[in-house]
Amino acid sequence: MTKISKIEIILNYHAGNGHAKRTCNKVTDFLNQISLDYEIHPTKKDGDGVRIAKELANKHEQNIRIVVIGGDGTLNQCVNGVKESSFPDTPLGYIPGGSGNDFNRGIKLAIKDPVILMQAILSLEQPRKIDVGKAVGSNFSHYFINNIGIGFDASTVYYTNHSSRKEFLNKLQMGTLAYLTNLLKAIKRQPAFKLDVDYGPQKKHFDSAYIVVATNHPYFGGGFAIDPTATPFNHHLNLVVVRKITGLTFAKLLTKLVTDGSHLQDKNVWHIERTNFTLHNTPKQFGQMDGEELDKHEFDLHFKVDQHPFWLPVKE
Ligand SMILES: Nc1ncnc2c1ncn2[C@@H]1O[C@H](COP(=O)(O)OP(=O)(O)OP(=O)(O)O)[C@@H](O)[C@H]1O
Repeated sequence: MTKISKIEIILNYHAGNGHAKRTCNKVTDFLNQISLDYEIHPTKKDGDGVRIAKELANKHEQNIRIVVIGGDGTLNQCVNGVKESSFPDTPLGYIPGGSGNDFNRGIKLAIKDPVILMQAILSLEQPRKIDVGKAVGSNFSHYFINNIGIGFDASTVYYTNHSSRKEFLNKLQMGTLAYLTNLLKAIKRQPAFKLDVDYGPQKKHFDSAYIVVATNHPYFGGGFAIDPTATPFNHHLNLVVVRKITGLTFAKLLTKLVTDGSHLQDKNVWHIERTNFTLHNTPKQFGQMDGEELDKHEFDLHFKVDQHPFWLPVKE
């Protein structure tokens, strides 16, 4: 059995409006009880997750485990930091503490209690490889754990992050509601746009794309299953494109999405599952990556599936 001498905790105190901090306190109380050495590396500003994870991976210390406590955005940064390091296959442990936590939903992480999860992380002999996506364009090269969206869902992320109600609703543990209320704003403001998809020998053009999500697993926006058929264990990414629809047609589609996932069969929805594909939209649209804003761009991105080892007790 591997002797673990220290836990390096990368913590985003701000994630989940204090949820990550409370989660970390429970974990460190437990580590104190079992007299296991640990160090907390707090993220102090945006981008710190990348820097800290890269530094820790570059130390290449044996017998330590790096454990991220935060939300999807923090885990995204840490995966990117490790991938940028000299040891890109350094495994990461993860204890969710965000508001949306779509990654742990997507990998079907059954353990909710942070202390039991920490115990499981300590008892694993081998890390588990889980799919992650990679998107590359000019001046853009990032791994993502959940999804990259262009258009409607990205505008929803933008309006949610800039909404004064987000913090209030997060405090009430109602992050999903914060997202939902901003859907209405996005419905009013998001225009249709042109999209070209290149997938192997085939190409597809959309004159009026509205929702475009390249996804590693079913969920976005704190639990909405945009593609219930996606799984982070099949070495594929899924792509969902919804054409611009309005009024009752949109409401019906949304109802199908939140109830039984039958929206995928709707004539306004197109989806594929591939190891790689390319997306180009025009004109500029909002983008989101793992719930973080990417601002407005004419994206020209090549997507491919990759994998990363995680200290997580998950099965396919
Ligand atoms: N000390 C800090 N102060 C302010 N922002 C920070 C700090 N540390 C990290 N951040 C930023 O906080 C943002 C949100 O983090 P994260 O996504 O982990 O939490 P969340 O939004 O609550 O959870 P989720 O994505 O699961 O809904 C990230 O963009 C990250 O860069």
